Amino acid sequence: MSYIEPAPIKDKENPLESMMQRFDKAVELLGISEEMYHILKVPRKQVIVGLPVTMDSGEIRTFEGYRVIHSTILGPSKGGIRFDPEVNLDEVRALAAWMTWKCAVVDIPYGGAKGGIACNPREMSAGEMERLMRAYTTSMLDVFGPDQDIPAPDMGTGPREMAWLMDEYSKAKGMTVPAVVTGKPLVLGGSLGRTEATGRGVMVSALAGMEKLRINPYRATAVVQGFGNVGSHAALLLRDRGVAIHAISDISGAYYNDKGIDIAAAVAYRDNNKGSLEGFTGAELISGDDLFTIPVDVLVPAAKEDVITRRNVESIQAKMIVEGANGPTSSKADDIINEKGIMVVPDILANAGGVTVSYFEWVQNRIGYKWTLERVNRRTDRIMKDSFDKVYETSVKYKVSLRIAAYIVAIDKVSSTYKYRGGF
Ligand SMILES: NC(=O)C1=CN([C@@H]2O[C@H](COP(=O)(O)OP(=O)(O)OC[C@H]3O[C@@H](n4cnc5c(N)ncnc54)[C@H](O)[C@@H]3O)[C@@H](O)[C@H]2O)C=CC1
Ligand SMILES: O=C(O)CCC(=O)C(=O)O
Repeated sequence: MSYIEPAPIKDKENPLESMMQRFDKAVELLGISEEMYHILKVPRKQVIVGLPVTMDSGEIRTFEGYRVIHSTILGPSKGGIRFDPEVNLDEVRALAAWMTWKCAVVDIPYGGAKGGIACNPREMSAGEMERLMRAYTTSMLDVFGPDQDIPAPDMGTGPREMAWLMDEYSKAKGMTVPAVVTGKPLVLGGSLGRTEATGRGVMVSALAGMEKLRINPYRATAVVQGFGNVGSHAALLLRDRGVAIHAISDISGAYYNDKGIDIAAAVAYRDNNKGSLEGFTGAELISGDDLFTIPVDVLVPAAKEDVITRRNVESIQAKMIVEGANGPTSSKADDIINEKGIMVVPDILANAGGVTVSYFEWVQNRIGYKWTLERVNRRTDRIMKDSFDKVYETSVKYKVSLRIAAYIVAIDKVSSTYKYRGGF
């Protein structure tokens, strides 16, 4: 028997602190009461479970899993499940709060949650992943529910894992419950457009930002860090709008081509290479750190949190950062970015396309009707563009960055909902 210790919280800029610093700034500008401050700060529920799983070798390993429900004031809580070796409670708490703010920014009727398991999916077989996901679901039967808490994919998970979750939950409840989870395969009630939705929202946000900076997409250049679900779809969709992608990266390294990378070829290569870009020949291999220093119009961090920090922020030469990942910029880098005049479209706005289409998936499951891709995309684009405009107007009104403006929009919505509901 062995026990997989969750990763210690490293001596790095903690995502929970980064989230709280932006929250505090926005709260100060909005002027909410101290009571409301604490209501919004403290998560509603935090669940930690031990998950013993039989590995293919016959060994039983115990993993630690988390689900944090930050808020349910706007509706059932919503948020993905992350499989990654670095998952820990502080990270999940930050990610859960970001979900609350994100759903409020795009005005969908959900609260925020997030889940995670400290494990390394790159070293696990499909069978081991399945047993782990089923064990996690069983432990969360009282937490999950279509009117309660609705998970979805995040780093290291996708439609396959969501199918196992739906099946395990449905078996336990004695009926098929598609609306308990989103990001499912299409045949199980998944929505058209969900797989590419987060990347699509990144593309819409990038174009809206470029318009403000008067950058012509057909002459624009970009680099994308992370070539999983979010990064690869953002790259494909930006390329479709005329943007030349000069570099991409994943955990294997970064790949640079100043003539523009053939993104479709990179996706095909990755899909035939166990999900990795390792050995991709359509570009020069550079270090992951060098990707941030390339002079381009748009930098899209789409891998994980705290990749733009005080350590590397000075060397960034992009005119705009569009945050596909959650929390890619530490709060300590914010001031330098603002001084450098770089526009940042923040995570809680830029990557909200995913949860928006998750909401559409849940709506379709509940009404028992499937929307066309055209309808899903049209509504997503509208919500993303309207949300960008609202955040932009708020940033002008309060004379703050788009990030602080997005927090102001979100906190204002959640706190006024509390005031109307009352009952403390
Ligand atoms: N999947 C979704 O719908 C949503 C995801 N997000 C966020 O977007 C980010 C990425 O999520 P997904 O694309 O779903 O994950 P994924 O697991 O599909 O892809 C992650 C990618 O990042 C790469 N990566 C990991 N560490 C890296 C490093 N140090 N340097 C360069 N690349 C690295 C991986 O190799 C992989 O290509 C996460 O922060 C997630 O929370 C946000 C909103 C929705
Ligand atoms: O699609 C969802 O419900 C949530 C996606 C997610 O985890 C995120 O936006 O960070």
